[in-house]
Amino acid sequence: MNTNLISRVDNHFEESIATKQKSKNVLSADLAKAIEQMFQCVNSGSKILACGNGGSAADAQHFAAELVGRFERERKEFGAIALTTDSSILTAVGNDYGYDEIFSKQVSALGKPGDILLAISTSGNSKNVIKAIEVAKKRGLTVIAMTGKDGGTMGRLMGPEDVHLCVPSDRTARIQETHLLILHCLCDGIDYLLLG
Ligand SMILES: O=C(CO)[C@@H](O)[C@H](O)[C@H](O)[C@H](O)COP(=O)(O)O
Ligand SMILES: [Zn+2]
Repeated sequence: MNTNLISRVDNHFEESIATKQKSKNVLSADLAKAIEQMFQCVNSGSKILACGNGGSAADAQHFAAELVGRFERERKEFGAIALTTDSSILTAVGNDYGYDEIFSKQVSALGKPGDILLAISTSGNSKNVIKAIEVAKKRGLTVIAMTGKDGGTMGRLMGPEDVHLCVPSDRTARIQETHLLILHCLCDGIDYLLLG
């Protein structure tokens, strides 16, 4: 048995549990606000656009799948689009305008007042996500931002109508793990407001 490996694994579990405990203490109230905003948005026929890079791109897709399909209970379909999935759009916009515009162009094309942009970045500093937020604000979308560390530039762009869920950790993996928990809280809260 490799005890070094076992102790590394144990450390990951312990750190992850501690990050989630800390997050519960600081994020619950803002999460409830985000749930209410998202429910109001999708239940009135508007939609959520979600974006992020790498692991956060996977999170954006995971969340959209649970809104369009289902989370734990049967319910009507809700509108959500991950802006990370259309390889033709991503390569055309990336090639012609630059990688920083791959999400903002889609927000310009698809975003309408009443929609929500779910912007996911562990550092809060990914330029393409920041540009998406800037365009979303110009077009009258509300922004729900999921970040970590010090919230980065994204944190500084948030207005009073927006919700900033900043995971209290400096480690990308821990932030991502907590982001997934946050996404499931959002799905559960939306289902609860609809179904009780
Ligand atoms: O999943 C991981 C690391 O755990 C990576 O794929 C990570 O998401 C990528 O490096 C991203 O580009 C990081 O961007 P961000 O979270 O700072 O916006
Ligand atoms: Zn990862």
